[in-house]
Parts: sequence; structure tokens; C-alpha cells
Amino acid sequence: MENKSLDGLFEDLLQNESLFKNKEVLRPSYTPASLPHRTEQVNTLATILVSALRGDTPSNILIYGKTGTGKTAVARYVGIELERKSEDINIECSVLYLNCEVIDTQYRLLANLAKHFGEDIPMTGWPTDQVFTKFKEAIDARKQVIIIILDEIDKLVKKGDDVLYNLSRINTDLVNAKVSMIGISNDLKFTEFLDPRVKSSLGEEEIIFPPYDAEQISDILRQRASIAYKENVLDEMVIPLCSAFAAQEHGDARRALDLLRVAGELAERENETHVGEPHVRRAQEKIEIDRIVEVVRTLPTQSKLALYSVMLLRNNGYRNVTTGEVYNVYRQLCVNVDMDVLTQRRVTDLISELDMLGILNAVVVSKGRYGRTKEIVLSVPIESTRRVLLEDYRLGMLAGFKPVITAQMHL
Ligand SMILES: Nc1ncnc2c1ncn2[C@@H]1O[C@H](COP(=O)(O)OP(=O)(O)OP(=O)(O)O)[C@@H](O)[C@H]1O
Repeated sequence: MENKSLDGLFEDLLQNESLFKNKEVLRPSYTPASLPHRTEQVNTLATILVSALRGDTPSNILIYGKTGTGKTAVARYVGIELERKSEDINIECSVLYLNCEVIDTQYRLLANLAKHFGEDIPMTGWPTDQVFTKFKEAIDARKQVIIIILDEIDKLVKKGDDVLYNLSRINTDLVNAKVSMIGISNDLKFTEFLDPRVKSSLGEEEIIFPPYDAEQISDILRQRASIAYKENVLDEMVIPLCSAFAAQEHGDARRALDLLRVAGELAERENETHVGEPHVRRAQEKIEIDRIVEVVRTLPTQSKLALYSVMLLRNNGYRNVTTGEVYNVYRQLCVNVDMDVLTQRRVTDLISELDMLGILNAVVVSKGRYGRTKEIVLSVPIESTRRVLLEDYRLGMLAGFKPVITAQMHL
């Protein structure tokens, strides 16, 4: 009986016609068959990598560009084409893709590479040198060219650059195999932290990916929408609006594709037969809230306390919150949750960090002879942020807390 009602539940939901033909193509994991407005970058990359098809070692490459500018898509696309061509002409060439945010230690990176070539390496426990040696032996058993794509390479560098140093010198120890690397990063400055030798070796060639403009994003979306959505379900304004929103966000194609997908999901949930402008606007809000909420959730507790202090002041009717006032409330919160009280200087730094993350906006104002201070305005939706902050077990007990706000604080 119970089963039957569950069947019924899904039966009803399945009755609603989907607006999508193939939603998966809107997800970041999908590599499209062609990449509009990236011909130049595709060609540059191919021109460097073609050496592999001649059995030579291609130069190492660094690819830079802001998030969603097609770096991963281009690298993967060229990688697939290269492997395909190498099979045609019987040259052994493999392109390996590793995301350093996921595979985030030197050991795991090497273990993954070695495993790819059939070595059985435990996920922890061996000295890193030994894993490296195994990897070298495994690849050098055959004549082959290996191209390693290290996406989000800056995440790996934060843990030291030994592995990059070793990989960049690996060819001197190899007889048969040849290795080259493609590093991808959206942090233009990460090479500053590298050993100069690694820096010059990795950056033999550099390719910059500029942001897309609204027009270019529209082309990308149109191509993808025609495979993702059923015919005639998108209102005329949907693609231009998604593109305009994403172009404001430094030309981020990922954001544009997310908007296009979420707008459709919202329309579907409302049993609509079309996706319209309001769905895109709501999708924009939803994505923004989800993003901020995620950022807030992962903040260190001290930053959460500083942010919660700003919120409490706003809730008490303060329009122009200053750092001095935030610090007063912050101290009270720390005492209540039994945390160390940081100095005012440190709390001001935390506020600047929150500003950089887009959670609040702090503007420096002059208070005449009282010196300078920052006036702080929240840029996040208050209710959902409050909920996320109170999810932190240490802040949870502050749910009903009322700060003492002194008269001086009005100065
Ligand atoms: N020129 C393009 N044509 C078609 N789709 C594209 C193009 N550029 C980017 N995309 C799509 O946009 C999304 C984001 O692109 P991609 O992951 O390559 O960005 P990225 O620059 O690597 O970003 P991040 O630095 O955040 O990893 C992917 O779904 C990708 O397929």
C-alpha cells in the first residue's frame, strides 16, 4: 500500500513534461563539440602541442584567465583532439587531466599519475620520492609522450612546489618517455610563490584567456540551449538576459550556463511551458544567495563573529555601522561563546576580508578630529545569512543574544 502511494508520487511528477531535452549539457563537466570565440586560444595550444605528434616534448604551458573563461574546456578539447590524432598516426600520446582542488596533495597527485600507468600505489604511507620513482619507471617503460593538465594548479602550489619542481625536471631522467605540463589558474599572481626555476620552466609558454563580452556569451548559450532545451520553450529575452547578467560578472560563461539551467528548473517546478524573463531574474537571485551562503558557511569562526556583530547592529536599527561599533559587539559575542578576543586591528582586517568576498561593503569615511573609520553595509540577504551563521555550533547559542549598545557608539 505504502509502495503504491510512492509510485503515485513519482508518477505524478513524471507526468509533468520536462522543458529540457538534455540538461546534462548545461553542466560544467560537459565538453562541447566546438568552442565559439576561443579559436585563437585553441590554435595557440594546438600549435604548441603538435610537437607531441612528432614524438618531441612540447613546451610547458601556463593558462591564465578569470573563472568561466573556457580554460578547462579548451584544454580538454585540444587534449581529446590530440589523443585522437595520435591514434590515427600511431604515436603513443596521452593527455591526463587532474584537478588540484580535488587531488590536493603532492602525494595524491603522484599516486594518481602512477596509478594511471598501472602502478599499484597505496593512497598514503609511502615516501613521496618512492611514488615519484614508480611513476618514472612506469612511464619510461615505453616510448610515449605524456601531457599532464593540472587544473587549479595554484591550489597545489599552496602546499609546496616540490612536485612541480620534480615534474619539470623529469625529462632529464627519462630515456623513452617525454612529459610536459599544462597548468591552469585563475590566480595571475600564484607564480610569485614558486621557486624561480619552477616558474620559468612551467611558464615556457603562457596563454591568457580574456573574459567574454555579453555578445560572445549569447553565442555560447545559443549553441548549448539548442541541445539542452526542447524547441520553442525559451522566451526571446532569456538568452540576452542570462548573457547580460554573466557579462556583469566579468564575462563568466559558467555563470551564464548556470543561469540558463536554473531558470529552466524554476520554470519546470512551476509547471510552466516556457522559460521567461522572471525565471532568469529569480535564477540570478538564487545562484547569488547559494554562492554567498556557501562562502559564509565556510568562514572561520572569528570572521563569522565579526559578521554576526554587523548583523546585530543592523538589526538594532544602525544604518551606518562603524568598525568601532562592530568591535564592541564582537567583544561581547566572544565572551559569550568563550572565544579569544582578537585585537581591533585584526577584526578590522577580518572585515576587509569579508568585503573582498562580497559579503559586506566597507567604505572609509573621515570623522574629522575623531580620525577615520569604516562604514559597513551588508551585501547579503540577512535572513539566510543569519541562519547559516547560527548553524555553526559555537554561534548557535547566540540566537537570542542582545548586545549592549552604549551611547558612545553613536558618535
Ligand atoms: N567558448 C565556449 N564555448 C562553449 N562553451 C564554453 C566556452 N567557454 C566556456 N564554456 C563553458 O563554460 C563553462 C565554464 O568553462 P570552463 O570550466 O572551461 O572555465 P574555466 O575558465 O576553466 O573556469 P575556472 O577557472 O572556474 O575553472 C563550461 O561549461 C564550458 O563548457
